[in-house]
Amino acid sequence: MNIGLTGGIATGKSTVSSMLAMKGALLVDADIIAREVMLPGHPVLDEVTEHFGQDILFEDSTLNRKKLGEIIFHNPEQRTALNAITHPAIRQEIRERTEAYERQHPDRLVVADIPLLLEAREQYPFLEQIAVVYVPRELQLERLMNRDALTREAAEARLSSQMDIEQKKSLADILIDNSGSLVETQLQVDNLWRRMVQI
Ligand SMILES: CC(C)(COP(=O)(O)OP(=O)(O)OC[C@H]1O[C@@H](n2cnc3c(N)ncnc32)[C@H](O)[C@@H]1O)[C@@H](O)C(=O)NCCC(=O)NCCS
Ligand SMILES: Nc1ncnc2c1ncn2[C@@H]1O[C@H](COP(=O)(O)OP(=O)(O)OP(=O)(O)O)[C@@H](O)[C@H]1O
Repeated sequence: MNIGLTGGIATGKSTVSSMLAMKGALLVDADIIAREVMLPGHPVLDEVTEHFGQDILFEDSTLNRKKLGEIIFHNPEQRTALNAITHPAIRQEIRERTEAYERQHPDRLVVADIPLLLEAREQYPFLEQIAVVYVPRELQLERLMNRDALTREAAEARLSSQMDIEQKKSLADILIDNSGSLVETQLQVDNLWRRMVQI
């Protein structure tokens, strides 16, 4: 039993997945996997460096995330190139971890937190239902600017790199509105848990 959990950048996916984990869900986190494939020595990072040049690395061979982010959040072609290199490996790992958890724990809910899930839904046929964590765009921008200390321009660039949050909302099987207080979000998570796990 699984769900794919998505939303836009800073709409509250991590907040909601932590609440689900507290209830007993098993988590697969695409952002963590995305960081693993960018560690020194990983063939994905080698390929990324081949495409973008050694300038995106620090002297100790680790990735300068800020530098690569500045390139890809301002240039759709370079973003597509990065996605083409990184996404197949990330997706494969998400699938393997989700299926392994389901095999090992058939009675538990597995939650795969994937920011760009709806940008490529057809690549995730193994996910049974899609939950979208939603906040309106203006609140999304505000939370992103506050959390990451970004200028409005930098935050806008990140939002524009993803499918619009209203469109994601319209594609949801399960909608979690995170625009209210954390208590209100927790209540929705409690309801979702009851429906999914039928306790
Ligand atoms: C460009 C990178 C180095 C910037 O790193 P940084 O530490 O600034 O951001 P972080 O990794 O924490 O990502 C923050 C959020 O940005 C968004 N984001 C990241 N990559 C992309 C992308 N290619 N397209 C659109 N949005 C993206 C996601 O919502 C993600 O949750 C990094 O995001 C990266 O390696 N991206 C490529 C892999 C990827 O697509 N990851 C996200 C989905 S699994
Ligand atoms: N209901 C809420 N009320 C106020 N602040 C919130 C609420 N939910 C989340 N936040 C804050 O909004 C920010 C974004 O939340 P979170 O980090 O969970 O988003 P995310 O979708 O996981 O982000 P990313 O796409 O970058 O992984 C955080 O600073 C978090 O503390």
